[in-house]
Amino acid sequence: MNVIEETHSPVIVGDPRENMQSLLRDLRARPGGLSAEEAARRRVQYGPNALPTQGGPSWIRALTRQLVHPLALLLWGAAVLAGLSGTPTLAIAIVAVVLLNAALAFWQEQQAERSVEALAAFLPPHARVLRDGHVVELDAVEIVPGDVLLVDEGATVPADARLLDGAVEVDMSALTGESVPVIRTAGETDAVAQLLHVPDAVFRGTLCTGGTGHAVVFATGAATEIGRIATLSHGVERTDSPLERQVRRVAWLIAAVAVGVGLAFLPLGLVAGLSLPAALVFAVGLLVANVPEGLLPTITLALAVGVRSLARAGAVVKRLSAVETLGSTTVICTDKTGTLTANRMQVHQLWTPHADIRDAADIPPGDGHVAALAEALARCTDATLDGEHDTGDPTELALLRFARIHVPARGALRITVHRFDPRLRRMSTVDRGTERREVSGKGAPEAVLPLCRLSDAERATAESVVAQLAGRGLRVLAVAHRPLGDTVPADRDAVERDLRLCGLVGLLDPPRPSVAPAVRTCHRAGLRVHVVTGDSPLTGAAIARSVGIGDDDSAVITGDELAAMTDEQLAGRLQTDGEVVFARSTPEDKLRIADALSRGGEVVAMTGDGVNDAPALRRADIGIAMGKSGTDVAREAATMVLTDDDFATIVRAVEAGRRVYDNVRKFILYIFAHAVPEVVPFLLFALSGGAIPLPLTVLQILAIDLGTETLPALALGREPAEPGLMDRPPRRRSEGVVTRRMLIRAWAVLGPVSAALVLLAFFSVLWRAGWTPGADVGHHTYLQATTATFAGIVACQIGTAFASRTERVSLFTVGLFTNRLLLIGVVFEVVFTAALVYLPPLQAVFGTAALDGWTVALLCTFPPVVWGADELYRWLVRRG
Ligand SMILES: Nc1ncnc2c1ncn2[C@@H]1O[C@H](COP(=O)(O)OP(=O)(O)OP(=O)(O)O)[C@@H](O)[C@H]1O
Repeated sequence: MNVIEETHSPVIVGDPRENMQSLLRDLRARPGGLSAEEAARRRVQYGPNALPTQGGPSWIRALTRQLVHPLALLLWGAAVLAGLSGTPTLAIAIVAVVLLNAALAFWQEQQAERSVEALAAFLPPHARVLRDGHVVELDAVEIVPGDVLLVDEGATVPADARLLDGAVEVDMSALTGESVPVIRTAGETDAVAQLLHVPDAVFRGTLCTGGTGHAVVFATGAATEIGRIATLSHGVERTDSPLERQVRRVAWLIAAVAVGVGLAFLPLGLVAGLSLPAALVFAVGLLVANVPEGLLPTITLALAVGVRSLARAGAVVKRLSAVETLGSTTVICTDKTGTLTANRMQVHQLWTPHADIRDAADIPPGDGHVAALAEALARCTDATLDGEHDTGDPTELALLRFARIHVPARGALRITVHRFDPRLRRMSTVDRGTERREVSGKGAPEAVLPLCRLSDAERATAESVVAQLAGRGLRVLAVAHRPLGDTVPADRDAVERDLRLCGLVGLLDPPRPSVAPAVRTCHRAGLRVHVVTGDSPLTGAAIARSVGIGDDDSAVITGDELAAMTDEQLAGRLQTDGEVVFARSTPEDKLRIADALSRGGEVVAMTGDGVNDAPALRRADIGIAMGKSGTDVAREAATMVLTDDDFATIVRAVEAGRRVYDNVRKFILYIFAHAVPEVVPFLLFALSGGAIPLPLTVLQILAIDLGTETLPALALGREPAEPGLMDRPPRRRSEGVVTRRMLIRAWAVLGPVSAALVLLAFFSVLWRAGWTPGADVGHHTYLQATTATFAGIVACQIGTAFASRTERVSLFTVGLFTNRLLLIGVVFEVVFTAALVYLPPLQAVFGTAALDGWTVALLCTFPPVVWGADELYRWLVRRG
């Protein structure tokens, strides 16, 4: 929903409930619509048709939330403990940790919110209105009071309006909360009813689920009913994703371990000879160092960054959690037209009873056999050709363009229309011709041929032509007509009978060039692709095969066959049949297919564009609607909207989902790995009973936690995709974010190697000063030794950050310098550490001393050693 911050006081012109004539007079409107100049003038007067933003100092609340969430409270407790044990510096440092983390988390969440909010810009709501007598499609923000809207099945109503003609069924749930659709009919007024119940009124934000009509706008923007209650009910949902819930659990687990380690250190420290306050200080220090307070916001941000990059790639998701679900997708059920194909429908071949199949391009204008067919096509349509403003369904537009070549355009003489029904697969109109009334019909051959008067031989010929055309991947429509007497039957069946077949039309809609490579990627990535189409089995299969979905032996299941199957049979076929083309299927079939796949444990992405597709889109794990050709109803029900309608975008979204999930794992690994080199020195001190001096001070731990952890972790969230990402099978739904392999890497490879190196740095300083176990250490030597430990941990974490960049492959395959943010993070880390080590004021606070050249040279070897050890481990895993 478009939200613009401009202040115009809400105005309603006249009484919206008054009779139509008075309303039109008050609005200075005509059923033919406003002129462009008048609309521009009103746009200035009334302002944009946009809802007010929900203002308010919500950031104060958001920031406070960061300061009082459970992990922060734990740290506050630790600060109090530190204060009580007589170390105010530590208490202040912990408070600094809490504040800094809160600020960072706040910033990350704001970024996340903003990127989700910005998605609205990718899906500007459109509306069709009459301007200067023409139908124009414009951004809904441009609508002004007095405009005449076209309210159509599948669309969101963009402003409050009263129907001038027609009747529509609207889902008012956005406004009233009631999901039962209501009927609104032109000409029915009620001057005393509540505005919401006026029988010809439609309202902004509601969905038209059926029918069509024109309506005159009486309120826009903040003056609309929805504007007045200011519920942005179609806003983006912000619920915790399974990943976030999992990570929250992990964070708690680590926090519990941190508290445990802290508590365990108390007796150990005492045994080693520390005083109680000193032992308490260390226990608190360990706890603070290991509480992963930054983990959750970092993950939220990683998901949000994923959402943003998806939107740029043409896939707008409505929930952060969709990103991770996408990553585990196992099956894609796709439409054919517009998604696999380019939706550039064109009449390609043609058959009439008096001639063979011909290429449409070869038929000269004025060909006698084609005239009747073209006439029927020109009448039986909802599309309009109007230069730049062509409107209508691509199939109909293609048919109409063809018809125009062969018959001249005439004024509308329509009497009734039986609209295209995807279940009946046909449509018909009754028009007043030059001499008499006529029925014109068109639709799928199976739907139309039985309504035609044909001999058995004629029927057989027609059916064989249909098979030939469909086998070439063409969408085939039968076109028929019949003259009608003076009375026009109201009943559809009575109109659509005894037809004369004018001919068969084969429409070509070439596959998008991007689809075949995308299907190959799906196959490599272990994803199956089913096609669910309303088109015929032959056409559906021909198109599917041409892009590499299934092969000549693959199953094609028609709607009728599906109807005859039990749920178990369907599930069985889906398991055994590989990639299936579901042809002549209805939206209800989609729902059954989604259900059967879900029950089989698949994670299903399903596309849809019509009103009736909404239930299936809701049921699928990822419902995908088309941004260009889809209806608002489908977009509303979907989790993801494709701005370019392209199948390849779905595959890119799956890839992005996998990448984001991988990246989350990368920084969890990074954060897990740092605990070992921080804890081992303490254990050594305690276990040696104090014979080995304490290698690290509490403030130094905090400096690592604060100074070195955050930026590289953030940077890992932006890691580009690892090669081979789409060469492995989908992640199992049951697989947690923390895996055994990850723990092995953190605690058995990266952690221990780092711990050993860090101790090497510590002891090397001591030994070079002539220290032996149990002996006293000079003050300066001790400061230098602990500084070496501190800088050693930082150096090892640099190595860990680079190692964490890839999960399987060697870092060389992605390139050492391909994550710029990480390089910046590392530079920051090094500068920060150097400042602590070499700047006298900071030395005084953190108990550090300048390191000599020898130690610095030793530390420089740590990052490559840690990373090298992990490279070796990964190589062994790849080989094994
Ligand atoms: N406007 C129309 N008028 C009459 N018949 C139509 C019209 N559009 C489509 N048909 C017929 O109905 C069949 C089903 O069309 P529908 O639009 O429901 O298919 P779909 O599910 O959108 O197909 P796809 O999977 O290719 O997108 C078509 O194969 C065609 O024969």
